Amino acid sequence: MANMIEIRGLNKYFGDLHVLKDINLTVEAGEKLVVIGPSGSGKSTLIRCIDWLEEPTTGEVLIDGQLVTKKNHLEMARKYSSMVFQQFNLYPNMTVLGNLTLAPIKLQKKSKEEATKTAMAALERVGLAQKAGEYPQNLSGGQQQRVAIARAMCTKQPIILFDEPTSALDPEMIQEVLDVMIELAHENITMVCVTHEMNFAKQVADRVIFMDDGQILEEGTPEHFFTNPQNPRCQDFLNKILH
Ligand SMILES: Nc1ncnc2c1ncn2[C@@H]1O[C@H](COP(=O)(O)OP(=O)(O)OP(=O)(O)O)[C@@H](O)[C@H]1O
Repeated sequence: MANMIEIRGLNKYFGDLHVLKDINLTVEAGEKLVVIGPSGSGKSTLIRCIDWLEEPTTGEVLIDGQLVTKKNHLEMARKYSSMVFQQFNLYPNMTVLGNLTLAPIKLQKKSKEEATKTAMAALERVGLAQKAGEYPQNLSGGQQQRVAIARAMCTKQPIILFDEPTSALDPEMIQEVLDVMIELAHENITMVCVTHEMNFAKQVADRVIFMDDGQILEEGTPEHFFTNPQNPRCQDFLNKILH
């Protein structure tokens, strides 16, 4: 399988704070990667560096074999990756349908008809076709996040990055969002998910990585990762979160 994402010697500083420490990581095309770790360990920063929402301080990010640079990062992100955020980040003054068709029409130059057709198909898949004309504020958190995922599906980019997509949700809404993500995982897209949902990781991940203090300390298939982690900090973290 070809590498869809390749990260080489990535370091990120915020001022004096060294948040990512020489990260090397490859993600294959179509792979489902789950990133776990304690708060502040650098998980969000790592996935934000993939699409240059954060600019790496040093090191390289390659997407589909092409180096992402200061010059091409917007174009690369537009072509390759969308992000699902913890706080949904829907445009409040646009309907659900407007949120879904905006990027395809404005950035990808799709016709309104085509964008609408794609958007309605995506809404159908997340079970929200009947909400196309609603404004985000009239939806529950779970519904808003399902809209945000549908929005990521509409642009048909090969990579979707998820930054703790269920962390802002009430407990009863978490599963409805996870179900949409589980369904999406059957597709040949590359998914990188920062999450604390270990059952999701077990069910969906091809590989799980554990980060602490800006480093990847453990990685493996869910079978290996959850039953036989070698790194003591990863063992402690799993003990806390699983028991
Ligand atoms: N824009 C920023 N400016 C300054 N410091 C930042 C910025 N973004 C993140 N940090 C700091 O970088 C460190 C890593 O943050 P990051 O959000 O990547 O961690 P995380 O593992 O995703 O944590 P959480 O699970 O709490 O979201 C933290 O100490 C955080 O305070």
